[in-house]
Amino acid sequence: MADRRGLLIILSSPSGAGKSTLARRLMQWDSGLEFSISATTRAPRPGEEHGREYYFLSEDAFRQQVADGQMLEHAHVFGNFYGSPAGPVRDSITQGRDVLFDVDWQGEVQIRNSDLGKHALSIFILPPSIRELRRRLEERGQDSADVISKRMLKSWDEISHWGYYDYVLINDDLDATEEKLKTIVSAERMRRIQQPSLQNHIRTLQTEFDGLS
Ligand SMILES: Nc1nc2c(ncn2[C@@H]2O[C@H](COP(=O)(O)OP(=O)(O)O)[C@@H](O)[C@H]2O)c(=O)[nH]1
Ligand SMILES: Nc1ncnc2c1ncn2[C@@H]1O[C@H](COP(=O)(O)OP(=O)(O)O)[C@@H](O)[C@H]1O
Repeated sequence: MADRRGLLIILSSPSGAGKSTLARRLMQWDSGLEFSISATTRAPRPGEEHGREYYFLSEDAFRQQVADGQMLEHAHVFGNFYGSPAGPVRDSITQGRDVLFDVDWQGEVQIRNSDLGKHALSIFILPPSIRELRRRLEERGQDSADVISKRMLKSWDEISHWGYYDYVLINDDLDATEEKLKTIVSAERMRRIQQPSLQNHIRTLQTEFDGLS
């Protein structure tokens, strides 16, 4: 059996604060991390591939998967449906592999309230300012002015749920935020090493200690 069960590492932020960038960096840091590829009804952005960033589904196909109980969580965000397929997450966690999620606050709440909730580690990413948030969305250059306005209007709704998270980071300097994220993940992994393996070690230490006298 794996030394510990996998962690469900959940990143959320208002659109444009940098969670996809940070998620990519975490994946590069630890190739053992599994990224939970969400299903969505939104159209692919230039460069996005079905099965890599998202599974791009029609609304009918999405609803069918929800009805069949295939989603660990799902939500309606910015006029589209998004959801995390449950199967790969359950496989990973059983095998002791950590899974990384990029989901909104509704996804975080549903995962935390699911039967896998005790494995959740959630981190909220804040932008340094609202002005910088808009600058990043514009600089990313992947959404129309209309889509950017919609996301800016919804940013406070997302930010207002920061208190639901285990950790909150302000993504000002990207390298510094990445380091903090890695520190959180490393510490939480150590904290959750399964008790049986620790208890075996403590018993061994006790036997050795008793043998001292
Ligand atoms: N609940 C939930 N939210 C998701 C899921 N996948 C993505 N999201 C969220 O949907 C929002 C929009 O994502 P996206 O269209 O990729 O835009 P971006 O965040 O601006 O890159 C973000 O807040 C994502 O975190 C999912 O599977 N479930
Ligand atoms: N700390 C940062 N400083 C400056 N630009 C950043 C920082 N973090 C991310 N970005 C840039 O901001 C834009 C939005 O980041 P992205 O990761 O796509 O956000 P999200 O996934 O939260 O919508 C991208 O162009 C990204 O390169």
